[in-house]
Amino acid sequence: MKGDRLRTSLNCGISIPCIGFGTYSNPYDGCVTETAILNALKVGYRHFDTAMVYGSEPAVGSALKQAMREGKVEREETFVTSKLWGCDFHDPVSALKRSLKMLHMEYIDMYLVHWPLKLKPWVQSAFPKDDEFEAETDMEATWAGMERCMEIGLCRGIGVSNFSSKKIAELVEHASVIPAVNQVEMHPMWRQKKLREACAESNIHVSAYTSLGGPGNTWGTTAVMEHPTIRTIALRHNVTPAQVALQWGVTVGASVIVKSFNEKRMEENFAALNFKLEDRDMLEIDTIEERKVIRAGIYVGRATGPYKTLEELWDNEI
Ligand SMILES: NC(=O)C1=CN([C@@H]2O[C@H](COP(=O)(O)OP(=O)(O)OC[C@H]3O[C@@H](n4cnc5c(N)ncnc54)[C@H](OP(=O)(O)O)[C@@H]3O)[C@@H](O)[C@H]2O)C=CC1
Ligand SMILES: O=C1CO[C@H](CO)[C@@H](O)[C@@H]1O
Repeated sequence: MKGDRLRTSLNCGISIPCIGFGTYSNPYDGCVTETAILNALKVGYRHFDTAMVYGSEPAVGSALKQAMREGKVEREETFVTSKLWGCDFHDPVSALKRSLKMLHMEYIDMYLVHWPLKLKPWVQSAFPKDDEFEAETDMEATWAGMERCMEIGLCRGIGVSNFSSKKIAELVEHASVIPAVNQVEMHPMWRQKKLREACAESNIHVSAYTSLGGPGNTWGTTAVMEHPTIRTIALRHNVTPAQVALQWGVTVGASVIVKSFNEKRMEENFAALNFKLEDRDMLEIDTIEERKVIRAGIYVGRATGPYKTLEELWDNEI
């Protein structure tokens, strides 16, 4: 079985594969997801991105268990990321223990705070209702729980997701363990320069999601893949626009999470690691107008929530 071509070291002493396989799909089908993960393993993916709220932890766990049973992969070669949903901010240790049960695993590689948003303890949905948000998020207490997860060996690293540079700075100020990863939307049309610089200062690795702009998703856009600059660069290198977008993320030092349950497209995406972009390509991409895809309007302006506007949620980094 092929291994990862490229991994990057994290501040917690482990390495993360530069390309990760996204497992969020809506509507969710466990069998389809499990088959996709088994195919992804054959293609060479070793990093699987899941979350309690995706419902895909059992599919990730079963597929990896099957592949390990068949001797196709070793647990040590794989990298599993899962995420703490806002309903469990009061007790990350119990939440991760439940995730590990779903995954049939003793530990995961990376556990992330999914959003900087605390929810009422019963809210398991990715789309909370108006009155299901807590007004305050005590991130200091939640982060202490994340640190405990790592201390007792439930995960090898901890990090965050959807954190602005301001929220990163606030967290770092009181953290005993600096987050290893900040997983955020990033692609050639949303380049996150400021956030990348802030994360680099604290030695925090940036992992990109929606790294193709989410074409085919109801909330996504084909604008990245159809952008004339991306298409020109793709033609120049005899690769596809998706491969340009993914290689751009890797070239700026991020890891890229990409979802495709289609065998041909998952191969195409994985092969993005096989070519290099030149300085000229990178400079051209830097001139593309920016456009954020995931605006997360579902989390703002809610009756009980802390953020009334998108600007407040992202601290003006939108
Ligand atoms: N931390 C967070 O808050 C978030 C994390 N994520 C993570 O990132 C992953 C990916 O995010 P997502 O928003 O889906 O964005 P992507 O940019 O990965 O887009 C996925 C969509 O693009 C299609 N696609 C994939 N490859 C290609 C290709 N080569 N050519 C054309 N179309 C393609 C897929 O369809 P098909 O399957 O048919 O190929 C799917 O519809 C998620 O699964 C999740 O793990 C995502 C959002 C938020
Ligand atoms: O990870 C995620 C996948 O998509 C969901 C729906 O937009 C998001 O809520 C979530 O952040």
